[in-house]
Amino acid sequence: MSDTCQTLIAAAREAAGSAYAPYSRFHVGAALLMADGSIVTGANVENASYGLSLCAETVAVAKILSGSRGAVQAVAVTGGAPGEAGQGEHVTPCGRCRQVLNEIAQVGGTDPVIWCDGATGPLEMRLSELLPRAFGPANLL
Ligand SMILES: O=c1ccn([C@H]2C[C@H](O)[C@@H](CO)O2)c(=O)[nH]1
Ligand SMILES: [Zn+2]
Repeated sequence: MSDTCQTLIAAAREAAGSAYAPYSRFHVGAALLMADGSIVTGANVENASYGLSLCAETVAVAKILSGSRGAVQAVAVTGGAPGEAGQGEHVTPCGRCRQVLNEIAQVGGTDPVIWCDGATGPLEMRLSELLPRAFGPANLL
C-alpha cells in the first residue's frame, strides 16, 4: 500500500469516529486528498427522518464545493461499527455519492483514485470505473 493510500485511509478512519449515525450505527468516514496536499474529511450525518441522512462522501464534497473548490486527486472511504471502520467488507461509495463525487471531478478536471477500505486491504479504482458514462455538464444544454 502506498504512503498516500495509508495516510488517506487513516484520515478516513479518524473521520468515521465523528460520524453521527445513531440509527444505522454504521460509521462512515471519507477523506479527500486535494492537489495542494491538504485533506478534507467527512462523516455520515443521519436524521430521525432517515431519508434526510447525508453520506460521508457527500459531506466532504459539500465542504470542498462551498470552500476552496480545489482539485481532488484521491478519495478514501471506510466504514463499520463504531471504532471498527475498515475491519469488514470493502465500503464503496453509494450510487448517489458517485454522482456527487463526479461533480468535484468535473470542477477539478481530475479522475480521482478511490480507495475503498476493508479487512483484506484497500480496493483501488478510478471514479470513472465506479461511475462509467456519468451524467455531467456536457449533457446539459
Ligand atoms: O457510501 C456510503 C454509503 C453509506 N453511507 C452511510 C449512510 C448511512 O448513514 C449509513 C448506512 O447506510 O452509511 C455513507 O456515508 N456512505
Ligand atoms: Zn452515499
